[in-house]
Amino acid sequence: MTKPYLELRNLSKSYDGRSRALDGVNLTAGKGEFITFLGPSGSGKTTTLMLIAGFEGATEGEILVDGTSITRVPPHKRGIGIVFQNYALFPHRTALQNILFPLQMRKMPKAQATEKARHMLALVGLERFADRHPREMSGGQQQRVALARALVFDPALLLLDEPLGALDKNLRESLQIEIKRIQRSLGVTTIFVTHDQSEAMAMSDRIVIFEGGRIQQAGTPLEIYDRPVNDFVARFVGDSNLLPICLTDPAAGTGEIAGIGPVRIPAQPGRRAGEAATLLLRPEVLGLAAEGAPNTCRLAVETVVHFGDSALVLGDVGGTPLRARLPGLAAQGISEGSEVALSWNPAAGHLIPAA
Ligand SMILES: Nc1ncnc2c1ncn2[C@@H]1O[C@H](COP(=O)(O)OP(=O)(O)OP(=O)(O)O)[C@@H](O)[C@H]1O
Repeated sequence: MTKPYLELRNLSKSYDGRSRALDGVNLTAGKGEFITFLGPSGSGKTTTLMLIAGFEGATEGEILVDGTSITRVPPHKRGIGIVFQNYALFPHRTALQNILFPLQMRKMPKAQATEKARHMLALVGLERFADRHPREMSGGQQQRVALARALVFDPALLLLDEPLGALDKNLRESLQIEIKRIQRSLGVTTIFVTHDQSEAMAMSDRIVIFEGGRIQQAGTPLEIYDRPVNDFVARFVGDSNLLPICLTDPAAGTGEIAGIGPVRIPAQPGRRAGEAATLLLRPEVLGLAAEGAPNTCRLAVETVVHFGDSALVLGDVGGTPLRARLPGLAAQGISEGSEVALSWNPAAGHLIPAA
């Protein structure tokens, strides 16, 4: 990664002086990066955002932007643009006046401010809505105005806290693309908080997974999906089969799974024979077994759920529950109560060390 632009150093927060809502968070973001905080409710995502914004003080640790500590700088002097889930526009100001507000606070000359605000309005696709009040606009339009207002003063950082949470699915998806386009074109370093993993996968350069006030993993969407560092991340992002495995010859890439038998896995040169671990198999890496394929098992099918383009086949292999996502056509002939042979490519299994 390039030189860090945003740095969180050992950041902790306790609201009550006893328990820690945030516990030793370290993170760096490069200039222009789009980073998403993803995690269950109460895991510390918003707390981290509030500390960066300066609305809450850190109990311990430092926050740096471009090499300078902002930990003790008041929020209005941090130069950070923020968009929350509830639009928080000024109801008695028009769209243009809302966007002008941060520039008026900064005492920018009127003509220059108006030109800048109009430019932002165009960037979010609302030129024709300049004179509308928030109540005369849809939720999606209001969020565009909020985004324009957060960006108009060229902020050092853009913080987005579930900005699409209140919108319906279609609007959400089109705004995801829109926000990403605007963020890229301005090159503004962005932190985005969401509960929605597909949103995180679609938008982020990197995803940071929070749990219990700590960062469990930070990585690109594919790293997080393909190579989760622990069971929590594997379960939280995407659908998963997590199978207990005993390594027989780690360097050669062999192991044994109860109910399935000997299997091949990616070579694990650093591990010992006899070591216990967990093998992650995403449901879509399982397919109908070809004759003589390695890593074959017989699934006693309990349930088949058809989605059209694909189907989820749920069942049991020698007492171990297993779920496979098969292409719709391949799943057509599979009936509940039957047995089906499945296999997976050894390279598609990902080994997670036992906790
Ligand atoms: N103002 C506050 N006073 C006391 N405790 C708080 C406050 N804000 C958050 N907490 C606690 O801190 C922990 C982390 O909360 P936080 O809001 O950061 O989580 P989150 O991951 O953003 O959750 P959500 O997705 O529900 O917004 C929780 O246990 C929460 O109850």
